[in-house]
Amino acid sequence: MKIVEARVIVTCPGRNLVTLKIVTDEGLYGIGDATLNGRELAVVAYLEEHVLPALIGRDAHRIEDIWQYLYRGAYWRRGPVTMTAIAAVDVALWDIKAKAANMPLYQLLGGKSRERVMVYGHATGKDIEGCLDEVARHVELGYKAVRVQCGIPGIATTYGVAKRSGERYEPADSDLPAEHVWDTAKYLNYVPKLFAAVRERFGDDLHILHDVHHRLTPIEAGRLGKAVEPYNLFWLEDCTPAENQQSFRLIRQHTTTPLAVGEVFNSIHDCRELIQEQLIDYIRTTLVHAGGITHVRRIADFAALFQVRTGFHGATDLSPVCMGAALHFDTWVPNFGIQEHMPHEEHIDEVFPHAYRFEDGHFTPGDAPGHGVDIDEDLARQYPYKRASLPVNRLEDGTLWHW
Ligand SMILES: O=C(O)C(=O)C[C@H](O)[C@H](O)CO
Ligand SMILES: [Mg+2]
Repeated sequence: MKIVEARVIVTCPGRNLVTLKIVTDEGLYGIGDATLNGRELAVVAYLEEHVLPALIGRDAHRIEDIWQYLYRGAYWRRGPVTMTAIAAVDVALWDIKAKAANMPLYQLLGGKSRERVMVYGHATGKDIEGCLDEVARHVELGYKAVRVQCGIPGIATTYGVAKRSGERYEPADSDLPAEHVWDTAKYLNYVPKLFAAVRERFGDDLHILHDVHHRLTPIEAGRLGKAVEPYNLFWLEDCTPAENQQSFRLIRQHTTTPLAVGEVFNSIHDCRELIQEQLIDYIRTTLVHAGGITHVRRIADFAALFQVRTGFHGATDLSPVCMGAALHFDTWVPNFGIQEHMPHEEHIDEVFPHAYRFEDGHFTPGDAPGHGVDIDEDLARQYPYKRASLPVNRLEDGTLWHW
């Protein structure tokens, strides 16, 4: 089955999303997500100039060989742009293979390890009260797990908190990066009160998650993890930047709060020590940014050896194509932990009709052949690309900080 055409579709039905479509001489096609938030056109250029011309004429069934060709053959290995481009090709080819077999993708991966996939939703509020109302709304919708984030008194802006209650927050919310302000001391003094309030109102059964967005030093992360142990978090995410994987040893020495890391990783080498030394509990690296199913399967299998479970990234900047493929992966992967879920806007769902369904705090991927997500190209064309950037973060004295 030969690849006869490969094209990139950029659309902005509320936010920028990049999709790769690969067409074969048998009329089957597959699609893959190629969205790298705030750097979308870098991946488009990489695909159009360096990858797609080399795909034409290749056998669409040779997924592994094509993966190795794109990874080893580039000479310049790894990095988010390269690995997102490879992921788009890989997921589109798995979609084609599963369609050719007339099977839902999870069957090709090895079949179901579970009936449904638990997801966590996002509750955000300007303050603790506002956040609690949003947790209540999520519980009513059926969520069994909720990520909680709230504004911090004395800090004017907090990333990851919606502008109005009941709305989603948008990670890339301005043309050029907005400037946020950060104060670690204020955050550390306040945020444990949020978890105390959630436990007090919702009891012990609700799974609570929290994202620190890389803002603490390792010893501060240890302090936070220890302080929140009474509230039994499902996980504390990205508590410190993870380029230095060894820094997590220090955090582990101080707390038993489970740790999740990896949404910005793009390779097994980014998380090898974290996993091998059991410095984390959940690996968040997902299909679109880490070379697709072929590579993330290696990460998940490696993680399984050390009892590290998956907890894939699933913010709205990962398109429904990634969500659909991830849900098939989650249905199969033996060491599944949880899946992030931020609902896409209605216009996005219209552009990407999909087979996956939400019920009672869980998703099922559906039984359509392939990953079950399609793209309406005519509709996609009605929403042209619009530059949008993620914010930057500064301390009150102006120092540029992590986020
Ligand atoms: O969903 C999360 O956990 C995030 O941290 C969201 C990220 O900031 C967002 O996807 C960046 O593009
Ligand atoms: Mg995160």
